[in-house]
This record gives sequence, structure tokens and C-alpha cells, in this order.
Amino acid sequence: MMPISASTAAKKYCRLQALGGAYLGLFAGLLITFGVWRWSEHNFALNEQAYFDFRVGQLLASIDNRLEAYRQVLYGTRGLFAASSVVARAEFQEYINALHLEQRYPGIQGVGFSLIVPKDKKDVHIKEIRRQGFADYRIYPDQDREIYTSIIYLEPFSGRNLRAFGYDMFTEPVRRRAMEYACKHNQIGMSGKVTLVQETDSDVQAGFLLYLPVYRNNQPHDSVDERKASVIGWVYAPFRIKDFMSGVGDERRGDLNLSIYDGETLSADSLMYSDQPQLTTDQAIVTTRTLRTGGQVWTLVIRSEPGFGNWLNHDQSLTILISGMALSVMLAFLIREFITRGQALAFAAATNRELQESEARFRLMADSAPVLIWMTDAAESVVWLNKHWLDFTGRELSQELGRGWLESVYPSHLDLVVKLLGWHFQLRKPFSVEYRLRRHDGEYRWIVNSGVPRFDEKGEFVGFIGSCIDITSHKEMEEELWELATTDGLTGFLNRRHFLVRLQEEFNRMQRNDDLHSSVLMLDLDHFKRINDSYGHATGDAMLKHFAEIIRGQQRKIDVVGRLGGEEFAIILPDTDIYEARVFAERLRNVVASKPLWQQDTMIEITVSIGIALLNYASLSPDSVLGAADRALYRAKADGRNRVALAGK
Ligand SMILES: Nc1nc2c(ncn2[C@@H]2O[C@H](COP(=O)(O)OP(=O)(O)OP(=O)(O)O)[C@@H](O)[C@H]2O)c(=O)[nH]1
Repeated sequence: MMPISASTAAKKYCRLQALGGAYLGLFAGLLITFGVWRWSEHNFALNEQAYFDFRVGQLLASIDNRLEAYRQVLYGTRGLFAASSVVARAEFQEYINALHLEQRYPGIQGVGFSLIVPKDKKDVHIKEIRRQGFADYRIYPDQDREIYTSIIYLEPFSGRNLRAFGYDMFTEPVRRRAMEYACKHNQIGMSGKVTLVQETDSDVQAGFLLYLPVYRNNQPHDSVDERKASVIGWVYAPFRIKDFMSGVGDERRGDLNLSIYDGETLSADSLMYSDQPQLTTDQAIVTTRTLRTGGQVWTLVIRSEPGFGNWLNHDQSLTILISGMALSVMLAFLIREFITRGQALAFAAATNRELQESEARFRLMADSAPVLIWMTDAAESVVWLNKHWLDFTGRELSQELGRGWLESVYPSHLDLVVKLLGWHFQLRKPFSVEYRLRRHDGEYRWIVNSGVPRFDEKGEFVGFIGSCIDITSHKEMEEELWELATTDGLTGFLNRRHFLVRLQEEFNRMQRNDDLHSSVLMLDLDHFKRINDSYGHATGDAMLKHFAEIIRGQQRKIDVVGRLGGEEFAIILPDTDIYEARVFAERLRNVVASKPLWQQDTMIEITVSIGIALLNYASLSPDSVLGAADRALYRAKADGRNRVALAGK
């Protein structure tokens, strides 16, 4: 148990404990914060990745949808050729115009038709086209070959597209591969990266083309050979890649950075398209996807742009981090406070326990102590008494509390006790008072009551606590000793020494008032020696006792009798003049003479001689008065004994 006055080391230990707890709390809090932050970051990364994947999917679908739309355009255009054996320029133009390419198919450069022109029909063909109003028409590049192809329709037939008029795409391997693929598989063929012939010197872009073969009507084209035999040309659509991508721009939000490579090799040569260069790449999410269509592979490298997924609330992690750290610090403070309070409470509890134990110990001691213990408040009112007190007085606690206990004080002591205690309470100093207190059996016992003031920790007076000890036996012993010291053992009268003390007191009393007077008698048994000699010393003692009894029978209570020695006695008769004293002395003498001592049927007679002197303010000293009485006694003896003589008479 912690001592009430905790040592400095204990306090230091408590402080360290609280501090240790606080740091532990801080560490745990930071650890949890770090864990939650990591979890949040991980979660965010997962969400970000999922969102990225979703956005990439959207982008790919968007590109594919756009391509699909263009594919449908080509299929529709081929349908035009299927409907009529010869499609006139005007017809083609009308059909394409009706598609409203620019509005409905953004990014498409145009839709055209490339006709296969065998070598032997080349000249006829050129003439025919020129006849249609295109005097400069020619098939280029101008080389000699077995088969020519020529773009004879391309709508809108204006601007850049005019440059493609008459171009033999079969001469260019990339385009040719796509055209042959389309024919071979009877489906859309897509070219690799090309530079369109429509390109001018400015804003040169990479391009690609989609082809769909057109077969001669009513000719089978189920097999590759049949298709090769019946193909008359291709409807096709050229695309400038940037324009194409801007066509899918509606769905793009600028959060993804896209690069498109022709084929599966990533190189500057194969790069077809790239968004603006990214500002940062370190934390970007990157994915590489391939898009296969029309026998062609595009490799798409997609990166997240800075700020991608901002709406995912990345701040949440930061918030977790900051609030977690703040909470950890708060937790540390709380723990320190908690421990400190706990220690204070434990300390208080220990103190309280100790106080209770101390109180219990005190009560046990107080109740088992063979003394009467009391306690008052500052208003002199008794608030507590021990068991022994109640056992002693035989009263209930409720009767004794307050000032009830005073009922047991000896009535003639009560006034003094109340005054003395009141005075000591005012002085607030230790005291000790002796008085008599009634015991349960009704006997008043002498007690000594000792009290000490009580002060609280602020030094405020709060009352007294004290104890009473029964000193009756001590008093009795004292009285016995006093009696032994002051009285004659044989007769019970005052001994010579104490008689002289009382004579001195009486003398002093006379000195204070000249109206007062007393008488002093000296008495001596006549021929006492003979009794001793005749009957023995014991009979002599019996005679002395017999004589003492006779005096007791005659004296007043106020009279003071002393045995001065042997058979010699003295009596002070206060406030008695010498004549009144003579009357007393005569009566006493007569009683002595008339009351012999009987010892075993033997009557032993005795007489007494008495000398009387006056004691008043004029007396010189006690000795002089005693001397005068002694001289009067001597005269009585001399005059024949058994008589009374007055001093100076
Ligand atoms: N038994 C007894 N005798 C005592 C005591 N004290 C003194 N005496 C005796 O008392 C006697 C006193 O005798 P005295 O003083 O000579 O005179 P007396 O015989 O009384 O004669 P007078 O006084 O002249 O009448 C002595 O024998 C003492 O021994 C005592 O306490 N007891």
C-alpha cells in the first residue's frame, strides 16, 4: 500500500508510469493510424485501378463502337452496289450525302470506291472518266502493271479528297494488304499506319483505311477464289487518326492518356496517335491493350492522367492520416490523464483505506482502553464517547452526547466543572481537572479528566479530545496516607504535628479578626503510669482509647482534638471563650471520672486534669497559647488533679 506521504521516488514512478502509458497510447494510435491509412491507400488504389479499368473499357468500347459505325457505313455503301449493277457517280454522291457523314460520323475523312481496272481496260476506263468531266483524270502512280485500282468516287469530293482521285491504293503495300485481307475474308479490312494521299504539308497525321470488297452482281463469292474472281473494287473509308480520335472524344474526359501503335511493336515508327504528352508518369496507372479488327492489330497504351480519380476522394487517406495522428495525440493525453487520475484515485483510496484502518484501530484502542474517552466539537458539545465511558456511567450514548454527560457529575462539583471546562475551551490549551462522576451503580467516583485541543490540517480549532481515569482508589490511598500522616493511630485524633498545623491555622484566623476568640485545652490523664504499671501497657492503650471515645462523645464537630504525646491531649474549641471552655472541660472531666474502663470484670477508674488558655488576636503565637494551657494544666495537677484550671486565673 502506498504510504500517505508518498515519497518523491513513488511520485516520480507514478509520473513515469503516466508518461509511459501516454507514449504507448501514442505509439499504438500512430500504429493503428498508419495501418488504417495503408488500408485506405490500398483501398483507394484498388478503387482507382477498378475505375481505371472501367474507364479503359469505356474507351475501348468507344473506339470499337466508332469503328463499328464506320463499318456499317461501308456495308451500307456496298449495299448500294448490290442494288444496281452500275452505280453512277451522282448516285454514289447522293447516297453518301444522305449519310451526313460530317454530322453523324465525325472523324471520317470520306467514303469512296476504288475500282479494279484490268490493264487491258485501262485506257477505256480513263477515257470514260475523262468523258464524265474530269479531263485531268489519270491513275497514279503511273506504272505499268497487270491490275490497276483507282479511286473513282470519294465523297465528299472536295478539298483534300480531290488529291485521292485516281490513286491506285493497290500500289501501296499497307493498303494492299488490307484490301486483299478484306477480299480474302469478305469482311472489313483495316490498314496499318499510312499517310493518306489527302495529306498536305501542314498538320500531317497518320491515317488508316477500312475496306470492304464489292463483288460483281450475281457472281458467287463464297470462296476465296470466287471472291478474287468476282471482286470489282472496294468501298472504303480513309481516316486521319487525330480526326478519328476526336470523333470518340465525346466520351473522353481527359483523364486518360492514349497512345495507339500500329501493330504490336511500340516504337516511334509504329506510333499512330498520341494524346498530349503527360505531365507526370511516375504515379500513373498504365495498361496496354490490343484492339484487333479487320486483320489489323492496334496496341493501345493507356495511362491515367495526373488527377485521375480525384473524385474518388483521395483526401480521405490524408484525412485519416491527419485525424488519426491528432486522435493519437489526444489518446496519449487522455491515457496520461486517465492514469494520473487512476493513480490519484488509487492513492486517495489507499489514503482513505488507511484512514479507515486508522479510525478502526483508534476505535478499537479507544473502546478497549480502560479509560473513559470523549471528544467534543468546537462548541464544547460532546460528539463521541468510547464504550468504556458508556459502560462506566451505564447510560445510552444519546443521553451522554452534547451536554448530557454533565448529569452524572457530582452536584457540588458541577458548577466548578462547567466553569473550568469552559475556561479551558476558551484557552484551547491542555487541561486536567479532578471531580466526581456517578458510576452506573450510583457511586460517585473520583476521576481525573485530561483534555487536549484538536486542530484540523489548516490549524483550525475543532474541539477537544480527552480521557478520564477513575482515581478513586488512588484518592482513598491518598486519604489513608494523609490520615496516617496526620492522625494518631491509637486514638484517631490528630497527631501532634498536624494538631499544631491546625492550631496555627486557628491562630491565623484570629489574627484576621479581633472579635474572634477560641479556647485551647491541654488534657492529661492522672497517674496514668500506675495503670500501665498495674495492668500492663495494653490496658494503658485501652484506657487511652476509652478516653478518646469519651472526648468524641462530648466534642462538637468543629472541635479539633489532637494527641500530643503519651497520655497528653489538646483540644481547640473554635469560637469558644474561656468560660464556655471551662463548662465543656468540667463536663468532660466529670464524664471521664464517672466512666471507668472495664477490663475483664475489672473496673479501672481514671481522672483527667485540664488546663485552658484563650486564643484570640492578642495571642503572641500558637506555642505561647499552648504553653499557657500547659501551665494551667500543671497547676491543675499541682492542685490535686481531676480538675480544670484556667490560664492566668
Ligand atoms: N500504655 C501506654 N502508656 C503510655 C503511652 N505513652 C506514655 N505512656 C506512659 O504514661 C506514663 C506517664 O506517666 P507520667 O507522665 O510520669 O505521669 P502520670 O503517671 O500520668 O502522673 P501524672 O501525670 O503526674 O498524673 C508513662 O509511664 C508512660 O510510659 C502509651 O501510648 N501507652
